[in-house]
Amino acid sequence: MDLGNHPTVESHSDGTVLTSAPQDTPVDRATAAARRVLEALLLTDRANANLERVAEELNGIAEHLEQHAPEVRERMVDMWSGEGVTRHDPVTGPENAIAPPLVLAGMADGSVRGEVTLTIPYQGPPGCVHGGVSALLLDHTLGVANAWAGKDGMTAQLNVRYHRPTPLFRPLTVQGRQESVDGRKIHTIGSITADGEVCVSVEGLFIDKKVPRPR
Ligand SMILES: CCCCC/C=C\C/C=C\C/C=C\C/C=C\CCCC(=O)SCCNC(=O)CCNC(=O)[C@H](O)C(C)(C)COP(=O)(O)OP(=O)(O)OC[C@H]1O[C@@H](n2cnc3c(N)ncnc32)[C@H](O)[C@@H]1OP(=O)(O)O
Repeated sequence: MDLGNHPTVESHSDGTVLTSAPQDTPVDRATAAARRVLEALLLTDRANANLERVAEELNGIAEHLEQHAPEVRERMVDMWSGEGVTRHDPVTGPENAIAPPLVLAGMADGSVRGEVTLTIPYQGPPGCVHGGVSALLLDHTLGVANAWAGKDGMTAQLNVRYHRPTPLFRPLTVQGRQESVDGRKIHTIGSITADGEVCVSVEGLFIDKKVPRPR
């Protein structure tokens, strides 16, 4: 991927936040409200909430947003215009309502790390995080760990081991670290822990390949 001038452990040896935390801007506030709606729709009483009215109002909001949407191609250029930090991705993106969002920091030891608490929209087994959601978070975290290490690529393989159920409603620590580089092959590992216990661990193989940014 073309990440622009993304910070690396070499350029920021004391560590730095790598992803964009939600800010007090209209778009971030609107996205946070959309996240709240996603959760409330899952939690609300099906019999007593006025879901007809909710559907009508939400469709009205979607129409307003669509009326103000430029060509997708133009938006894509805009989305990718920053210097290595995305605001739209489904893991860390403060502008993406399906992102928890996870905030990742690059650490001085070369790893990246973030804390997140997942709730009902991310449920798999009762009370537990969906395994695919864990894989999503870790795939992205490993990608960011590669960028932090200074050599990144596309995921070619992601081997996921689920050690124990990952709890909802509890702070989770998500970590990644580049282990080695062998030509174009990049080996990266990561984990999700809860209360100090590993719930999920991954080993990823990434291949150094540049996908150009939309222009
Ligand atoms: C959501 C994006 C956000 C971006 C954020 C940007 C900035 C934010 C800041 C930091 C974030 C940093 C990173 C972004 C974070 C996350 C990114 C998410 C990651 C993804 O979501 S990414 C999408 C899923 N991913 C794909 O969509 C890949 C589809 N696929 C391909 O595009 C090709 O398949 C490719 C490129 C994998 C290889 O193709 P290729 O033609 O370049 O390579 P080639 O075949 O020449 O192989 C060269 C050598 O690798 C070996 N090799 C190849 N593939 C292998 C495999 N699978 N298993 C074992 N070995 C393999 C060969 O055996 C050979 O080995 P040898 O040299 O020894 O013979």
